[in-house]
Amino acid sequence: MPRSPIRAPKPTLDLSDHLYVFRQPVPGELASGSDTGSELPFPEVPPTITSETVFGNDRPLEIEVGSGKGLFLTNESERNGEHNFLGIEIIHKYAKHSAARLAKAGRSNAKMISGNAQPLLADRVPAGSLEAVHVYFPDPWWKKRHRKRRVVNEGSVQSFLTALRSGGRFHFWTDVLDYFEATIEMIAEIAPEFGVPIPEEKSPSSHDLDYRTHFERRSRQNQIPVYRVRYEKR
Ligand SMILES: C[S@@+](CC[C@H](N)C(=O)[O-])C[C@H]1O[C@@H](n2cnc3c(N)ncnc32)[C@H](O)[C@@H]1O
Repeated sequence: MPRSPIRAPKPTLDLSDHLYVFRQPVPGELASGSDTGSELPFPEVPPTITSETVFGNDRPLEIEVGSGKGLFLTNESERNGEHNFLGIEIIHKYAKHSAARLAKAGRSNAKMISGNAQPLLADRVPAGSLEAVHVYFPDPWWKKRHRKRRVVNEGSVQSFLTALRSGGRFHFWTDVLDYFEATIEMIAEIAPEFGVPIPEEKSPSSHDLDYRTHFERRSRQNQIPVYRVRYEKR
């Protein structure tokens, strides 16, 4: 199913408090739309990513990998004002769209990074520092030879595990059964510290944007089954 087009935010909207860029070359196919062109005013990602360096306080930090249009961050940062939320999105126009959503909603506890989440989580997030990692509806990369591009893979699972505090959560939802089963199997094998997957329930939705993410909304509205789990680091 193709993604619906998104509107670019008004150039007058100030995103400088809500958008960082991570200037690192990304693989060709993922990079479409990631050119930041002449938009140099956005700050660079700090060398170390913590609540202190990004938000200037010490509240628990939750990171979402692949935020798309930013529905999760917008809703969750309102529901849980005591935590900080940082979204990382590799396609620049989506990162900007999500940052615009957060700026318009006046969120001070949620920001975006435009860039590749994998090196950021592996290299810039201190061990044992995160409250949660969220990955919702990652790109499936159906072809076998492309599977190594999946954002939930052996390397990223190790990074999530290292970055999470003890008791910290990793949420993984997808509508691709093969991705779901392969991930559950892989985690059991390489990351026993995550224990067993804990099933998560869908929430009743009371209005059109009352879903965990846009892709959850799309799947539910099209009666496509969704597989939802959470892990808690031991
Ligand atoms: C299928 S979309 C799902 C978006 C959103 N999570 C949702 O559920 O509506 C997957 C998103 O992950 C992003 N993505 C893929 N690889 C990424 C990476 N290495 N770092 C950050 N974002 C990535 C894609 O650009 C895309 O926006």
